Amino acid sequence: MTSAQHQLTTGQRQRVWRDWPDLGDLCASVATVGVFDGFHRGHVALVEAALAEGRRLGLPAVLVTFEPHPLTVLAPERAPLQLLSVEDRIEQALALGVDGVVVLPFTPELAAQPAADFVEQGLVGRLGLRSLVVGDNFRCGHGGEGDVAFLAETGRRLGFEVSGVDLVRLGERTCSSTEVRRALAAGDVASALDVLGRADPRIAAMAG
Ligand SMILES: Cc1cc2nc3c(=O)[nH]c(=O)nc-3n(C[C@H](O)[C@H](O)[C@H](O)COP(=O)(O)O)c2cc1C
Ligand SMILES: Nc1ncnc2c1ncn2[C@@H]1O[C@H](COP(=O)(O)OP(=O)(O)OP(=O)(O)O)[C@@H](O)[C@H]1O
Repeated sequence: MTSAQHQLTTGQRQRVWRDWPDLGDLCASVATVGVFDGFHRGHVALVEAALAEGRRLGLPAVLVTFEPHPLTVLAPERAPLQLLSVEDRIEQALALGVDGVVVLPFTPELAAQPAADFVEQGLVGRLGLRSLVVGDNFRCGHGGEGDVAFLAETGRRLGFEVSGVDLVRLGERTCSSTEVRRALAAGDVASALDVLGRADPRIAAMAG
């Protein structure tokens, strides 16, 4: 289903911002943050948790993502195989029912921003953050200083809740974009699609 079709079927207006929303666009929200490459089972569960939190609080649920992948800026030699384009990631998020997607250009300036500023100026200042839903391994901010404990402390100071969601596992494996890439590189399409949780022919075609 395309995002336009999704809007027609839900009758709701979903928005996509290509940078922080303007002041006043969003007064209050629930947010989830990350790259979401592949939109694997763990990502889907996380977005569903954010949607449930949005319903609980009666607030829009917004997915914040980055383009390009942070590593292409921070360590280009370690930049990973991209499983989904940003347009496909937006499409997946809208199809799951998020109210908005914020695509932040990942620049050296953003990479240098301390976690406290990213949260205070961005998430709180521009999104009116009331509740943040991330995986329990999430980190943001310069040097990755903004882990779940840091975010929870910041939330107590600035007035938002933080949920560090248990990571979805598949047997011994934790679902991750890295795990999908590892299976593809090993030529194990079935395993890659298992972690992904859906049959995506374009990703299957990336197998080595
Ligand atoms: C403001 C900001 C600054 C960041 N600075 C760094 C950094 O200096 N080094 C780093 O490895 N990652 C940095 N990151 C990337 C994060 O560690 C992380 O990859 C990103 O928030 C996406 O989350 P995810 O990898 O869980 O999807 C930064 C992220 C943000 C939002
Ligand atoms: N298995 C999982 N279950 C639930 N949430 C997850 C899972 N894996 C990642 N997340 C969360 O999804 C968001 C996006 O994470 P990210 O894009 O870094 O995923 P990833 O699969 O861990 O990627 P990579 O393997 O490239 O580091 C973050 O909030 C992260 O904590």
